[in-house]
Amino acid sequence: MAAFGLWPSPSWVPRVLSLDDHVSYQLLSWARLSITDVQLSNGMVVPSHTTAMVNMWNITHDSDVWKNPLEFKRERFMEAESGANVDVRGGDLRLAPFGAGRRVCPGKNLGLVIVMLWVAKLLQNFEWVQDEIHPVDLEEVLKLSCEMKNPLVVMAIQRNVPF
Ligand code: HEM
Repeated sequence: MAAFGLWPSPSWVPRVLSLDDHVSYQLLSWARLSITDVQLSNGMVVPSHTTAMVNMWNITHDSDVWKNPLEFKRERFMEAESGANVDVRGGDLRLAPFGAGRRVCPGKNLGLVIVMLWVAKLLQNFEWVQDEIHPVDLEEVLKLSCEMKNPLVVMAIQRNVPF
């Protein structure tokens, strides 16, 4: 299956998960079903009819790929700050929020512009002030997706511009 061949590091090679693997702590992202036996470069064979899931959490927290992966650091994506130039549309498996390959999300461009528009509108129309009692806490918890462990509490003060 093509998706296996694309994974660049042996530590990401899929394996059979057991209950001891604490799967709930790992974000298993998009899935693929092998339609034939697939021989991996490390000698493992993925049998036909295996559902394999990409462990996107592991990839995005791999220190071989990302410098200080546990740090919240927006500059890591800015070329001007010597950050990585990542194609999030599926062309770069270091970060593939929309999946990759022939089943990549067909709504990815719509998703990207809508999220950018929402964020821009929220910043344009409100000043965001953190709550002194509940300061911003970037600790994460993995549920269906990666969520804030402690929900964000902020004051949104309307700016003097039409929404
Ligand atoms: C930020 C927004 C979005 C994210 C993060 C996202 C993420 C994803 C991911 C990870 C997949 C699985 C891809 C794969 O298996 O390789 C997917 C599939 C899909 N997405 Fe999205 N998506 C988003 C927005 C949208 C929008 C706006 C639409 C439609 C208007 C959409 C429609 C679909 C469809 C139909 C599939 C299934 C594609 C297939 O299996 O062939 N998505 N999406």
